[in-house]
Amino acid sequence: MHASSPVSLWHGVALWHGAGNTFALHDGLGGEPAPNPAAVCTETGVDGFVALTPPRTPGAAASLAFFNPDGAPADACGNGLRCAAACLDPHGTRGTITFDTPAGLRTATALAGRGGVVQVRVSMGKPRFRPPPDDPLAFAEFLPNQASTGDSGRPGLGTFGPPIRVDLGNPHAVFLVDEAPGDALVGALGPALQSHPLFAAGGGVNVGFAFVHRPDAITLRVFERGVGETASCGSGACAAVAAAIAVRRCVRQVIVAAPGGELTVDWPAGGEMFLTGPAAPLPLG
Ligand SMILES: N[C@@H](CCC[C@H](N)C(=O)O)C(=O)O
Repeated sequence: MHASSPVSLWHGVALWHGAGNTFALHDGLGGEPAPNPAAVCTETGVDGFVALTPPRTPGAAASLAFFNPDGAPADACGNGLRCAAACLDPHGTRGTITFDTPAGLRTATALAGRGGVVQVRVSMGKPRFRPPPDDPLAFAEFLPNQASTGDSGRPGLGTFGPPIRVDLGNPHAVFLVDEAPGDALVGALGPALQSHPLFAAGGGVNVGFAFVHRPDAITLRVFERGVGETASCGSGACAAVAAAIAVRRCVRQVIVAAPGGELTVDWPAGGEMFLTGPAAPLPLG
């Protein structure tokens, strides 16, 4: 890596995590060819692959490409973006740097934190809200009894409405649920919806389960496209907050607690969303 950080190197890639969301980062800033993303993810067991290449935009630090463990590209990845920034600025001395990403230019600011863990704040673009799936009959098979009772009709799954579809460069479907999301809910709806034909045109969808327990606090679990459930998902955290703000359940700055740790999302009115949280090298072995 061009960074002078204590990164964990595995066959030329550095292994990082952002709030428990794990990545292999390949430094191709000098033109080095990237290894096969799916093979690296399989070997290392990480949640995604981030390729750094020379920037297209003058003044930018790098171009980033994001890949899921199945090898499919993703246009956005909040935690991968944060890890790439921490890798290039491990001591938080560069101020705000800019990245080319498939979803557009993104800024990142690393700040040295306690215990050598860097906190990174990145811009995530403006969320775009999508209409509900245009085939409610097909979709309803995942929400039995919704129309009549408002209840999932399945023991242990709780009560929730149809998902709110939010695009952060990558697609998300967010269920606002009435209790902390449990294994039964995530295990039942996550895989089914993620690969549902209604989302096939977009290459699948990331499925979030968000419990708003205070206007400034959400508990979130995400079943990611191309991965399965991850300990954290940065774009998923932004999607959950955007959805909760849209239905007036949250204020404009929210702490999102995922199994892997906490992220802060803020969305100034009319502007881009921002994602802040820790990024650190993964211990080897
Ligand atoms: N974990 C990432 C999202 C990675 C991409 C996602 N699986 C997709 O296919 O869109 C994040 O932190 O945003």
